[in-house]
Amino acid sequence: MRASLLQIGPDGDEPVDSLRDRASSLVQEQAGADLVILPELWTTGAFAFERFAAEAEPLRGPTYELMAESARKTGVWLHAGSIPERAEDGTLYNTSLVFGPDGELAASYRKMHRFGFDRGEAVLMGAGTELVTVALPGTTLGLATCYDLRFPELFRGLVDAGAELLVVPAGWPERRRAHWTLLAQARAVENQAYVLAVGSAGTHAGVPQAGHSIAVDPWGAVLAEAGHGQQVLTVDLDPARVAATREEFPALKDRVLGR
Ligand SMILES: NC(=O)CCC(=O)C(=O)O
Repeated sequence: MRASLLQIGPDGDEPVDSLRDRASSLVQEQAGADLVILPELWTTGAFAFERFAAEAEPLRGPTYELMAESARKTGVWLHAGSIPERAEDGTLYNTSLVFGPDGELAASYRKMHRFGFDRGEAVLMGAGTELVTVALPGTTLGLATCYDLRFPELFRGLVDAGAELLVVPAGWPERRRAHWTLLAQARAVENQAYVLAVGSAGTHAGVPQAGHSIAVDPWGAVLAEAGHGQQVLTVDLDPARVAATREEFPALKDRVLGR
């Protein structure tokens, strides 16, 4: 299974339409991949709080439409990163969209853990409440977003729901890059699952982004890691390695709590 991690981000004051076109072109360059993944809040930047309300869109808004078409034209599973979603009651959510190769929406996930403590996303957006997995041919994705990476119980819940490939679009800052890499590996090791964590490029609202998208195998080995700028990270995965790792080293069966 081939995955392409598209590490992009807003470039200065780049208009959203231009960003969407850039993302769509990059997706369409990935023909031949099975799964393509974009970062968190790539139409605004994860730290551009003042843009969330201005750029918020309904679930089936312009980003949805273009990404659905991009998935269909390219014939790939597309995790289109997340958008600032405005729900019907006016609440904003940080919502990930996953499309099948037919362009149909396969799943959406509203980020559960909002970042910022008493400011930013934590006060501007609502919290998701649902664990979301997506069945692909040969594997099951578990969805999480950025700050969620710090909450192992979410990932264990996804694994209990059948996830074997944990996908984490993010807008993680450079300042805490060491945590990003460490946590991506930790989530892979403890869950004996693949982790594909896709960071953003650039500087958003004055916050330099870590980039460093990373693919980790179920043993915790780093298969590929990006640098800082816009980059496509392509990686080949063997979904059968998840079951093989869990069989060879059956630590998940030794759980005492939570089963
Ligand atoms: N967008 C985010 O969720 C940022 C998370 C972050 O900066 C951190 O966990 O550190």
